[in-house]
Amino acid sequence: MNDLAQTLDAIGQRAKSAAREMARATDAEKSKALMMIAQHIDESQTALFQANQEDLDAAVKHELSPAMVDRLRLSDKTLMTMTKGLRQVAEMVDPIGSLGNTIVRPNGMRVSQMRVPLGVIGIIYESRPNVTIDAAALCLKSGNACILRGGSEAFHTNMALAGILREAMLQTALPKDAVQLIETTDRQAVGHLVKMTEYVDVIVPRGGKSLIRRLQDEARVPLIKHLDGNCHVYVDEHADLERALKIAINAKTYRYGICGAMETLLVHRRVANDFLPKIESAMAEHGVELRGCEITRTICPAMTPATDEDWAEEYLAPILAVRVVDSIDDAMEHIARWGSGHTDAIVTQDVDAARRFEREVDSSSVYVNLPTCFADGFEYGLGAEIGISTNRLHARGPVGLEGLTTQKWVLHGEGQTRG
Ligand SMILES: NC(=O)C1=CN([C@@H]2O[C@H](COP(=O)(O)OP(=O)(O)OC[C@H]3O[C@@H](n4cnc5c(N)ncnc54)[C@H](OP(=O)(O)O)[C@@H]3O)[C@@H](O)[C@H]2O)C=CC1
Ligand SMILES: N[C@@H](CCC(=O)OP(=O)(O)O)C(=O)O
Repeated sequence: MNDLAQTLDAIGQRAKSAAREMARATDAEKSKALMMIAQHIDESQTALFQANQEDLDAAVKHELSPAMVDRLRLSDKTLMTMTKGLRQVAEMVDPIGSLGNTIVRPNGMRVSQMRVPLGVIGIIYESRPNVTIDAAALCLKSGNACILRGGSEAFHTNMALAGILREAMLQTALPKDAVQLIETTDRQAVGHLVKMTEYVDVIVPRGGKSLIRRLQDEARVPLIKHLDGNCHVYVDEHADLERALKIAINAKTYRYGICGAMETLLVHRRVANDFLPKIESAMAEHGVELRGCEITRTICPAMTPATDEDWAEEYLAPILAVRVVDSIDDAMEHIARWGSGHTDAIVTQDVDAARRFEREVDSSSVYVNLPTCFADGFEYGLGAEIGISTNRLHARGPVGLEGLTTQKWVLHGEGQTRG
């Protein structure tokens, strides 16, 4: 076994033993720890900004795109959101140990289900430092231990955050190894982590195509995939077009780099003449490049022609594909063919069209008259999020505390025997 594998194994062993302690930690202990972490972040702002600056300088050198720099950057606002998230999660109801779905069987036996932690969760995520804190907060509150592997562009910021987490954890009743960061950018560590079935119960991969390919080949630990968001907004023939314009602009321009950003706009043919010139000039004001289908280009000839590659692309950039469709069926067909099952929206005033879209579009979140950029656990009231699960099993859509738990059966009796 090489040095890296040994280091990973040691992290796994420590996490496994921390997970057992975490499962019996009280709500008060867990909440206090989150408050302590928030306090340490508040007190370490200067050091955090310095570490982040190192990452930002490297990002400039490596010509990272503006959207990627945007998600890497720590600002007063992102730090405030992190600590607010920690305090909110601390105040949330602890799901662990609650008994539910109780029934009493004819023999008097009481059958219930108890919420329990998943155990050790490995999280592989992009270069977005707030994930380090959001993931730690949710894992701790839900009684889990976690092993974090952040994106390499955020290495210095994550190391600084890991130091803060360590310091804060030492002042709590929780095991310090309940949160551990993999302190290397070597991608071999990811390969090893996803095979550590002895120590890791589940892997949450947040990322794009390169990560997916590797996991498909190598992962042995079960995955809750948090993958790419090729999100659509469909402007129906019965849409309120002013509202549609507002929704489309927000879905595309709120933040170009997030997985909930709209990548393709679908427009019903009956409203295309009216709507497309409006969207063209609004997007031009935001500097968004539009790539249109043939019909779109008969109405807006200045647009770049779109190809199949555009329907498949998650730009994460100020580029938008636009396609005119003949019906809601065509829109849903397009989404089924090219979408990634993340988040898709319809804009319509027609209740029947809305119902059909809700029922028939098979994505982790389906919106009616809302922009796709709402794909976020905080916005859904979960306090924070591990990410947006694109998995069908266990947890789907924004994952908060409950998504990090499972249930076991608990039975109570008075000595009944099976006859
Ligand atoms: N559904 C969701 O909740 C989320 C989805 N995403 C998706 O992530 C993508 C954008 O993020 P991006 O930074 O490009 O994602 P990447 O997939 O490039 O990176 C994400 C993480 O995976 C690691 N990784 C990537 N490829 C490999 C590999 N071959 N072997 C080992 N580790 C690997 C990266 O490490 P390294 O730093 O070394 O590259 C990083 O830690 C988009 O598709 C976006 O939609 C992002 C966030 C949340
Ligand atoms: N759900 C979060 C962002 C999750 C996400 O997409 O992350 P990223 O791909 O790093 O921008 C939000 O909307 O702020």
